[in-house]
Amino acid sequence: MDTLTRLEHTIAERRSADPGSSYVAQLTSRGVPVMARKVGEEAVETAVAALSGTREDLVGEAADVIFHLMVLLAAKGIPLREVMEELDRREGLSGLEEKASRSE
Ligand SMILES: N=c1c2ncn([C@@H]3O[C@H](COP(=O)(O)OP(=O)(O)OP(=O)(O)O)[C@@H](O)[C@H]3O)c2ncn1[C@@H]1O[C@H](COP(=O)(O)O)[C@@H](O)[C@H]1O
Repeated sequence: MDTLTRLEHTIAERRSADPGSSYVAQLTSRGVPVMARKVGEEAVETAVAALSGTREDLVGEAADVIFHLMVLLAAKGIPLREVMEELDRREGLSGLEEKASRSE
């Protein structure tokens, strides 16, 4: 099982845990608006790290944004698979665009 799939399973399990001992449960109890705000904050921190932080800062912030995005997707009932399928679809589209431009 890959890292993101494992994390998705952990998040699904921890959503119903005690908010006193689980950050995922705490976010779940605070609701989608807080999760959405966290995704926004972590995305901004990722951008700042890319512009003026160290490589280590950027890796840490990128992990934070992915984690908080996955908590938000879980709360909205969207499986990671659906996002991957959208990325796969775009990969297919970009292949078609490349092929079209090569044949011009
Ligand atoms: N990947 C993470 C992860 N990344 C960051 N964090 C927590 O996210 C919080 C973010 O800190 P911030 O400084 O941004 O937020 P804050 O200001 O402390 O709090 P807010 O009021 O803004 O929420 C910290 O408490 C981190 O511990 C995470 N907490 C959990 N996970 C994963 O989720 C799993 C389940 O965690 P629990 O639900 O805690 O069991 C863990 O095993 C990990 O794999």
